[in-house]
Amino acid sequence: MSGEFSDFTDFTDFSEKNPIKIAIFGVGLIGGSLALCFKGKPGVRVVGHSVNPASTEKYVARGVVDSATTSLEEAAKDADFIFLCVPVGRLEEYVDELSRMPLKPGCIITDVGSTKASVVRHADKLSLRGAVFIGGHPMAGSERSGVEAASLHLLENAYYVLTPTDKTPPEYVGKLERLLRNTRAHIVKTDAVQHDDIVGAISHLPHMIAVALVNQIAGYNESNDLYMRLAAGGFRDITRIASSDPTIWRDILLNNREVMLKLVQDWQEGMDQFADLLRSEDGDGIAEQFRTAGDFRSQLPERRKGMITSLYECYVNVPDHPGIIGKIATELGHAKINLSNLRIIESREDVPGVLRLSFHQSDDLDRATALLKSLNYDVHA
Ligand SMILES: NC(=O)c1ccc[n+]([C@@H]2O[C@H](COP(=O)([O-])OP(=O)(O)OC[C@H]3O[C@@H](n4cnc5c(N)ncnc54)[C@H](O)[C@@H]3O)[C@@H](O)[C@H]2O)c1
Ligand SMILES: O=C(O)C(=O)C[C@]1(C(=O)O)C=C[C@@H](O)C=C1
Repeated sequence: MSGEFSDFTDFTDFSEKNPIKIAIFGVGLIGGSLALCFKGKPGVRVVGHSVNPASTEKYVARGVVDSATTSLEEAAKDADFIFLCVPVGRLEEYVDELSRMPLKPGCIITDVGSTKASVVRHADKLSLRGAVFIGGHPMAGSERSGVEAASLHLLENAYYVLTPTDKTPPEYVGKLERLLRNTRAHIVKTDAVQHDDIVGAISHLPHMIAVALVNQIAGYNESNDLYMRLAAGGFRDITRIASSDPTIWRDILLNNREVMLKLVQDWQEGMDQFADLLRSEDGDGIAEQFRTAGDFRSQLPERRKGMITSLYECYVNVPDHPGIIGKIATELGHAKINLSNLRIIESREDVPGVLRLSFHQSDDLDRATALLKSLNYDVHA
């Protein structure tokens, strides 16, 4: 994505003397992960919103937000920042509702939706009465969903796209960027339409392909379950995202349907080309396809130099007990699981320590996760 990159060293724009309220609508995987990045910072109050009272209780019980409410007005009242973290299909109605409320002057409304053009266009047409809308999309996630899957580290070192328009006052963009430093993500700014073209290709198309592939194999498996039993690394690697949330992805694909239809056509042409190579027994042509793909893939940026270098990692919340790290390392050693690195991410008196375990092999990560879960450790990817 050709955009403008920013790097920061300073993390805060607020303090006890300059308190702020952050409202998060939809405290699921992404909303919950954002909430965890902000909660507990000096002068910050994080309020969660859900239409469902049981969900609001869960958000507070899990310690993801300071308080939670089912009232849209109460959550939005006096908020300095509002994050809309609901499915893409609901974003516009939330913006509509907010446009009818008395918001704090200078309030920044942003969203995390996986598509940007429609919500940005919609917000642009409304009068937000002193508030400003800035489209956003963190390029990190998981096939898991719900607040249970939220993690303080989800966005760390990921790219976080912002899509301000010509009309967005730059000082508001700067304010949002400064807040987002708390996620440790790297901001990239681009136009909303370009965002949808590119993210359609690198995120939405792979999800469609993974789902179609799994369903194709599931069809064969109906008459012979050896398909499922023999499915190993290759199938698992390319299909993890097929387990993503159906509602979230229904909304994304429908919202970006024009872009997707063109991409599906290109994909089919690519498959037809492969079929031609097979029909003509063109071994060189097939090998060339692999060479070209391998060359491009080897140039993909890792999740930024510095913090994350290993490909397979998990995080373990550990109580601050002496010897606990040695105990975990010993358990992995006994199970012959090769650990490439172990690092304490955070250790303060008021929060449990977080251990980051890195592995060179995905299989080691899977086995370590299963082992530590069976030993009742709180492990997340
Ligand atoms: N999953 C990912 O990898 C990922 C990554 C980046 C951005 N996003 C975007 O983030 C947003 C949230 O996705 P998520 O993965 O956190 O999903 P999630 O299911 O974990 O969370 C969605 C939240 O929205 C609430 N919600 C669901 N349906 C709702 C409705 N009809 N009305 C009001 N609230 C509703 C849920 O209670 C939940 O709190 C989506 O717009 C998605 O496109 C997802
Ligand atoms: O890693 C995953 O599981 C994801 O699906 C994350 C992913 C992606 O496709 O990269 C999915 C949707 C988002 O909008 C952004 C990121």
